[in-house]
Amino acid sequence: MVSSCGGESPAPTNSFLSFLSHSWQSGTCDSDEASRFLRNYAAWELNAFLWISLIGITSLLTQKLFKLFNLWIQARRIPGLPCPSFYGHSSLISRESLTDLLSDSHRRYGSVVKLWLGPTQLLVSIKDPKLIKEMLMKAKDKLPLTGKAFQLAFGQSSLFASSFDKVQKRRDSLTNELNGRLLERANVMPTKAMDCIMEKVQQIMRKGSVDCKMVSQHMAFTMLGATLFGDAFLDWSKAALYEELLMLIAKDAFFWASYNVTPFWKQGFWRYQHLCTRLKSLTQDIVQQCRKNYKIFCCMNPSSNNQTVESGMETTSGAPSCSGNVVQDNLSMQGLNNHLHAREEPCGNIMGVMFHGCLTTAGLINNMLARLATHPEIQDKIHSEIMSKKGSVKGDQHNVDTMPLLLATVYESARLLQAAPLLQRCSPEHDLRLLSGVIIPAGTVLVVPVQLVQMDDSSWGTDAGEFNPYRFLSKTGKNSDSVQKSTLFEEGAEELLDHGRCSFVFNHPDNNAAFLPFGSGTRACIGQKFAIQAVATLFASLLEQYEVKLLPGLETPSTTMKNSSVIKKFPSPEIVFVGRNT
Ligand code: HEM
Repeated sequence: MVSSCGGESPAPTNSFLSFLSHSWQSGTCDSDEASRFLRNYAAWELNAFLWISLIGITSLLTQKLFKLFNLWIQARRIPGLPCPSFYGHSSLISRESLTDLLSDSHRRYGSVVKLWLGPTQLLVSIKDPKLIKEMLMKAKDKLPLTGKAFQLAFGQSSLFASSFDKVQKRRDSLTNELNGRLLERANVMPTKAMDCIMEKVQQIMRKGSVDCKMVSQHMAFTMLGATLFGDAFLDWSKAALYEELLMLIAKDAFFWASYNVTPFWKQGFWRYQHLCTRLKSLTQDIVQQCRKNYKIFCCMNPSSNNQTVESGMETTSGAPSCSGNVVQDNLSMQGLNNHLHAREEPCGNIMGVMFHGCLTTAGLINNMLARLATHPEIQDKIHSEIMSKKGSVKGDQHNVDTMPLLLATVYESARLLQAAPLLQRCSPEHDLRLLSGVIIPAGTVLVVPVQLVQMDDSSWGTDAGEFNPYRFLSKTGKNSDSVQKSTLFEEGAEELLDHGRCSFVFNHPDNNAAFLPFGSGTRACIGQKFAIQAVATLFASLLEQYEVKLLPGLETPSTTMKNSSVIKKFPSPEIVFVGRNT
């Protein structure tokens, strides 16, 4: 082919490089031909790009369509309410009614039921304890909403992300720290934190009464703050502000996370972000104080020796480490603090643990205070137990492991918590096959209606809705070596105990698949042991000195909380503390 400038046309490879080299070799380059070539070249590149995009998008859509068909086909085998419309049950579901809707659905269709939230969104609820246990072991990822709420409020966190891969490492190390060194140390709860709480109770006594929820929140905050940051937290002038900010953030965290697109255009969102930023700078402040305190403490402690500090914390170079119980406590706190204060997410984990730990522990303390105030007979028996085991101490605190009725009361209060109505998981990529033959298709939202499971007669007996700590106890006759299997409440245990004819054995609910206040499986709560021990220790000290009563004249809240198998809101009563020696 001859070109207009007398030379041969560019090589048919259409390659830009070969064109350039051809032009350079011939030394003649007509500007028309060059621009035509460039136009052709651009058109060719564009076509190639469009084809590749088209193929990519088509294969992506085909995959999605395939998944959707798989979802629709597999879902047909799962029983559940028929869909009222193409858009599913969404319009029927409000926050309050979801558990009622699931309760009704489980009654009619069995232990695994489906609900269509929309044409492409399937929710499957599981109520059978064995299936729940299996599902919670196999499905390792959580729904993105929780992770998003934590990320929006506190930044990156490797503890509360939805993907298991992201949290696994930090989960394991923190679990070791909490369940190992923290629980083995002399005092489960820092002694000074306990003193602060008792001081607060004295103040309340002088004032008269207090809202149960408020005082529980303060107790949980003091306990957890002192555990994470050490005694520096208790002297910190900004602690009250920190508590207030944490509670303000708690009110809105899930609301802002529920937007599919973060609502940058809303003023309320920026106000919320401002609160989060203030919380972060306060967290940095207390972390600094805590480190400074540690350094000063180590340098000042006369009983220190020259061992190297093991926990990997920042110490002044060559600073002597310390010995003794107090120091052991301090080391644990520093270790914990360092675990949470990782370089890649400087405050996200600390704030996340403070947030989750305070809210949940406060819920447990609140529930236990309210239940004891309405069950003075159980309170009296716990008091007798505490007094009879007074010699059994751990550090300078009560050894709650020797107090089965107290432990049983903490577990029973946890069982009747209203805080976590649903556990949630998802399996985005793979179908989940359960041993019973049920196949849950990929992309389904999996939920466990915790309240329904914990109020189920078949797991807990006919008094499942009642507050009965004795369900976690079984008896050992005084002359009997073996533990008798029958549970105390089945045999009028309270009478047996009153007459001192037998002693208690606490049956740990760990093996009970229907006990779910801390979740279960691969993503279960890692703070369970610590929370139970700390709350039990707190109540051992509290009930030794005080009686918890409802404010005189206040109507006793109904003890029966069962209504269509759902725990109805247990009101937060006004309570008083009455000194035992007055
Ligand atoms: C009474 C107190 C507490 C209750 C009732 C509670 C309850 C829960 C529940 C229900 C979950 C979700 C479990 C699941 O989905 O299977 C959870 C997760 C978690 N809890 Fe707690 N919790 C408490 C205290 C604490 C404390 C004190 C800490 C830490 C010091 C803690 C750390 C965590 C962490 C890190 C997770 C996330 C685990 C994950 O997503 O892999 N919790 N907790």
